[in-house]
Amino acid sequence: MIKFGTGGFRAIIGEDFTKENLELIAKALSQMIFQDGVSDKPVIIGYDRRFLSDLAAQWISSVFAAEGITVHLIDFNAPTPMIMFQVKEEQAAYGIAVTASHNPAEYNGVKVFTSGGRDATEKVTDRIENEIAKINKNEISRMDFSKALKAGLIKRINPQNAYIDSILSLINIEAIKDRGLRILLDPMYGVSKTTLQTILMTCRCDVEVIHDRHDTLFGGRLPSPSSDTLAHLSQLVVKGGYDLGIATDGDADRIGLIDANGTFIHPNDILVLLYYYLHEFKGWKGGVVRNIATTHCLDKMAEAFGETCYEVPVGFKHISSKMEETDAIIGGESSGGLTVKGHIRGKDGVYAGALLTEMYSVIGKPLSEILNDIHSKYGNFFMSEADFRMTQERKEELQKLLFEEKNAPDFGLEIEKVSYLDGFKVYFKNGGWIICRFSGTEPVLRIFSEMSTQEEADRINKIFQDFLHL
Ligand SMILES: O=P(O)(O)OC[C@H]1O[C@H](O)[C@H](O)[C@@H](O)[C@@H]1O
Repeated sequence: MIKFGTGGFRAIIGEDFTKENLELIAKALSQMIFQDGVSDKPVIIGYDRRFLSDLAAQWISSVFAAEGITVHLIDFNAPTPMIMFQVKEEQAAYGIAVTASHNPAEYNGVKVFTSGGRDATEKVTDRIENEIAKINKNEISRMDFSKALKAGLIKRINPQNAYIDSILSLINIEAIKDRGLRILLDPMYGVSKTTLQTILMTCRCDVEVIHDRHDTLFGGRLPSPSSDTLAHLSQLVVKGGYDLGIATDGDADRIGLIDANGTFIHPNDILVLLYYYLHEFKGWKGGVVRNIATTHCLDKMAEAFGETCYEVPVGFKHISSKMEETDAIIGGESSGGLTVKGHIRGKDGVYAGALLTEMYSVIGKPLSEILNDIHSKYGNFFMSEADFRMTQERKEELQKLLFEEKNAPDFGLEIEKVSYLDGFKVYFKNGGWIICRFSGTEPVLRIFSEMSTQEEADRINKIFQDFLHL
């Protein structure tokens, strides 16, 4: 079955990630391209380092070519944000990345991008699903890949330099050059090495790289930056006396950060740091967009700056839409994705890594000290995060309990409001909150809570877990 979730279509290789399903997606998108009257524009296609990604990009390209639609293929493993960048550059109507982002190694998938270089909205992915339902798979034609190359219907392109230069043009290179930083980069066996290393070296940083060989099993770990998966990076940063450790997830749209003392800087804090830096140091004016499961410290900061913090459901497509609508200067999620005004509308771990390096160089203090300054001004926010893997039957049971019968635990705190925008979220009068929602990318239930102390955040989280017998 082809179902687009929070971040594209993801499936287990051989189960639903099959040649047949990829061809269906390509055919559906071709139909939409003709319906929209944009068949004169190329479709941008790229892929990551996962098992079968390169081949899958060829299968998809062959279907477009058979329809007479030109494909511009980035024929080497590329960061997802580079593919989005190219969609923006060529004013293409659609782009595709073959990737399952940070999912386990047995997954692969497809992300679809639309004009301006952003994740397709639900409206677009619903439309793809509807088109798929109308297709007779026996009628899908494909053009031989090498013939399509010769015919010019598939053209290999290399936007790497343009992408790198575009990021460099947005960064204060001189400020970084002065600091002579030593940075340890961890692409998590993914795709950021060439771009991020080149950018940082252009800024005269001394860059060493770990976990950069092609390993479709991602070294046996999830290619998703977290304090667990970055434990090795953290140890090496301390041991080697580096200024920063920077990681990106499997397709380099998410960022992970390690301070010089080995501390894992949570994505919530990365957003807080960058909003503070952009607003207070670079003098940018404007609001911030966060998803429903991201720190409310951003709300407090925005309020103090005389700006607005906007809340959207989980999924970067919602962040992009809200940023377009409000002209906010930064948008991001507690899962590690962010983007900044003036760049692509999708999340970009490579750009985020470069901007954080600039921030660190300009402010000139250890990240934990900057965070202490921020928290002493805007208050303390501690998050407790719990994920629970579950079967489809259990999920349906809990969905019924939470969203149909609308049952909820008693937290013993005064409630300001509740929301069913994405899952079930309770906002407490004391400024804390808790959300319980099903992931749109993995078979898990997520419970996130945020309070002014870690103990309180954990306690509230535990109440919800006990209520659901988890
Ligand atoms: O919590 P989930 O639904 O699994 O989503 C977690 C993350 O998955 C993907 O990376 C999406 O692109 C993000 O926008 C989302 O925050």
